[in-house]
Amino acid sequence: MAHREIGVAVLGLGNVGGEVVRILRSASADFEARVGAPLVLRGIAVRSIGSDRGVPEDLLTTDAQALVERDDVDIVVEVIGGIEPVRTLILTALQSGKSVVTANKALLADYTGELASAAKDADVDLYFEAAVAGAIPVVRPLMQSLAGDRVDRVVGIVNGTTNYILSAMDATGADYSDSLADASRLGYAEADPTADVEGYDAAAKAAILASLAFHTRVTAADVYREGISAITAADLASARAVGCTVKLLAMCERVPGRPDVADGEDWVSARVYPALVPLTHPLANVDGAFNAVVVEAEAAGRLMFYGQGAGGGPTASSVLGDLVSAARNKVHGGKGPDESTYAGLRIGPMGDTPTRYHVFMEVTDRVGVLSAVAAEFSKHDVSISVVRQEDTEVGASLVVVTHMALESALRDTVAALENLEYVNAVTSVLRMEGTGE
Ligand SMILES: NC(=O)C1=CN([C@@H]2O[C@H](COP(=O)(O)OP(=O)(O)OC[C@H]3O[C@@H](n4cnc5c(N)ncnc54)[C@H](O)[C@@H]3O)[C@@H](O)[C@H]2O)C=CC1
Ligand SMILES: N[C@@H](CC=O)C(=O)O
Ligand code: NA
Repeated sequence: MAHREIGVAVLGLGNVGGEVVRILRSASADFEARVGAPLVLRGIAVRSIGSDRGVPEDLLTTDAQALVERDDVDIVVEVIGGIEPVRTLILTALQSGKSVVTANKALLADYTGELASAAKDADVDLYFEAAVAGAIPVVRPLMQSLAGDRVDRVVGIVNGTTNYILSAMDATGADYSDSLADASRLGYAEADPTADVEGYDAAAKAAILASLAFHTRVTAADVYREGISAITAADLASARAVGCTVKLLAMCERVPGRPDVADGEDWVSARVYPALVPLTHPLANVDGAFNAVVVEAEAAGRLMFYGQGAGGGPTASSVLGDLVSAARNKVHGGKGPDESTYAGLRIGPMGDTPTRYHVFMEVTDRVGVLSAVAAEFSKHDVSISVVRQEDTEVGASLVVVTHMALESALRDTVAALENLEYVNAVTSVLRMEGTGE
């Protein structure tokens, strides 16, 4: 028996919305066959109607609120971005019984609780596969495929823009600003690319990943964050010299509780920063706007998800996958999983997180400088793994790579190094990941 039409509203007709609408309109027969009912585009909310957007003008409206409230809209696809008016539009949709598909990680990182509970109350779907790592299916695997396992770690390259910039700087010596401009032109960057280069976008994604992985509400404010705007060609060269490259990593870990500390329970560490990654590590070879997410789970072991993390087409693929799921539920009954936060693990501070440091210093080339530097590391209980010294025109550059130590101990060590007589400057401090030591 033919089912009624499923009405779809799309909010936003930019990089992602443009591709969503193009594919939806060009493959309508396939969508109908996959869903079991026709998906009918009721309208597209845009900021202004004017330039030729390649869609019939009667589909366009500047009144997103009215579109969302239409009785013949069953599913709202939000690809505008940002917090307001989008949060209100999504809440309106959910509260009036419409399912929502969104790519908006900035919104989800702070408001998943509110949105998910509105979806639950109205017995409708809130899907957001596109919000993390573009085309790569990672939200659904964490929420559903791994729901029977215990996830211990999620580490990934989850921002296409910064990965594009770092790859270009490393491979060809490309300029930082030129590479950022290219990433914007190619549709990878956020409307304000500060979100990309300062790590806010990756932190929002880390919050979403950590929430799903550990059944715990994690928001953007819980994620320690550093961006890539201070990374220089010298950092990349120095990384190469120790067999590494630099990647902006999002790391979400279940850290085992220590019986002698606090409540002794496992806790969550969620963090984003540029880190040295050994060239032999699979994440080192993820280049351009590609993303990859490595998940470690108790029974499954290590899984790696890889693909295009940004761009209109790849992101539209995830949005449309969610749209089909939401539409199937409307047609056949059923509902996607609700938010799961039952574990409620504590989110720990960065200072308690074990990491490794790569410290780059300009020193005066004198007898005793090396032993003075080594003594500071040892005083703070930080063990050294590699030391590399090179003469420069004005003295020497010294690179020290540590073994694993508490972040707080590493910070104290660097502060002490800065006060040493023969250390002229600590020019960069990067963490090192992916070695397991
Ligand atoms: N571009 C990408 O690679 C990815 C983007 N996303 C997310 O998808 C969303 C959209 O991203 P893009 O398409 O790249 O952004 P975009 O900036 O290209 O498109 C957003 C569109 O929304 C329009 N808009 C703004 N306010 C509006 C309003 N009140 N009513 C109607 N339209 C309005 C803008 O004019 C613009 O055309 C964002 O949440 C972004 O974070 C997620 C994954 C990847
Ligand atoms: N700006 C984001 C877009 C996808 O989420 C990125 O560069 O990854
Ligand atoms: Na995804």
